[in-house]
Amino acid sequence: MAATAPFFPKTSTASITNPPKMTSVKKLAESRGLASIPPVYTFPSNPQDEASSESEETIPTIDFSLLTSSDPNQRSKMIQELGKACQEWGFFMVINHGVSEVMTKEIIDAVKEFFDLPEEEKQEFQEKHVLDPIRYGTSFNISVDKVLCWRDFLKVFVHPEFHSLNNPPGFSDTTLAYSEQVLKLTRELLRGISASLGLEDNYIDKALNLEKGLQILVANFYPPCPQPELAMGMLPHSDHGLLTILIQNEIGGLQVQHKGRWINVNVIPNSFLVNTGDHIEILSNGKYKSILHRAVVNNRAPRISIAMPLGPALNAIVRPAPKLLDNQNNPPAYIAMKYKDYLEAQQSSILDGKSSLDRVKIKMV
Ligand SMILES: O=C(O)CCC(=O)C(=O)O
Ligand SMILES: [Fe+2]
Repeated sequence: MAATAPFFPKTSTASITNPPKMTSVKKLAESRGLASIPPVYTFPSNPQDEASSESEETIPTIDFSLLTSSDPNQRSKMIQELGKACQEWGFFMVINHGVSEVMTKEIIDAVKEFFDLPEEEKQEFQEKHVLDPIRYGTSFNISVDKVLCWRDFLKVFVHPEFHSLNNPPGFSDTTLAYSEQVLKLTRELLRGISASLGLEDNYIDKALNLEKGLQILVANFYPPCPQPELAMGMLPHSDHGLLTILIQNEIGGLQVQHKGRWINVNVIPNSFLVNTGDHIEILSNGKYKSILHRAVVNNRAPRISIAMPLGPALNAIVRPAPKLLDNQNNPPAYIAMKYKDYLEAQQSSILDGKSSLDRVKIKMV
């Protein structure tokens, strides 16, 4: 059987040299008397059509206190459940994670204060390259988006080097405290995932050099939208990293795809939502898939979500774990690639399902 490595295109520099000017959706939504959305935010077919409001299937829950329990039986039971959640869903809720409710509330408030700053103050971080450590913008990538998403964002690289903003006051301290706790939690979950794959507990941590892993604060702001049925907060996509940890204010809007259907996520209070990213799919050679998810908008209240993906170190080369491969029955299904190159290409492209991952898949001929 021969395998061909697909071509992974070089990033265009258009977004660096000549970025289009942005208008935040927050500003647009606050303009007086906005009764309908401009055509550039209107999707050709009703984007929310297929959502199923309730599912007879329940999203898995992982009890973090049991995963880290000193009782080996409890830990191995949770590792099994974690593996099952990764294989069947790619999405789960984490309870008893030890991060205080006060801290999650503080970070959501800090992010809200950032988006509430006057536009002139936020502009400093606008129109940046996708690998700049602090980036404020709207939609996903306005250099390439054909229809804009009803979403503003702030992305800050918080690890391995901690970057932050001086304004609003307290933003930096709150972000540092939260991201350190989430980093610990994510690395622990990845130990469990390594074990569930039959690898050493610290395999992922070591192979991908998570000591220098890239952790990003992705803050999303979705203002109320006068025609939510025509707009989209975030298009269906999978995340680039290994795992993403997500929290939100009291407003829902996240949907995940499960067995080909969109499922509204109803959050257990004080839990973290976790999804597997493209690099877990690559590392596990497709045993665990990255999950498609999207965000819908509403006409009632602003929604804030904070996603914190953790990926490999930027210069780490990711490939399927050799121990999981077998030339006859399980040959490598993805090419080896430097995380930085993957990230740059994914962030510079249109958000389109799992198209970035498809480009590193080996086509069997
Ligand atoms: O707002 C949400 O719930 C989803 C955010 C998300 O998928 C992302 O930031 O990658
Ligand atoms: Fe996402």
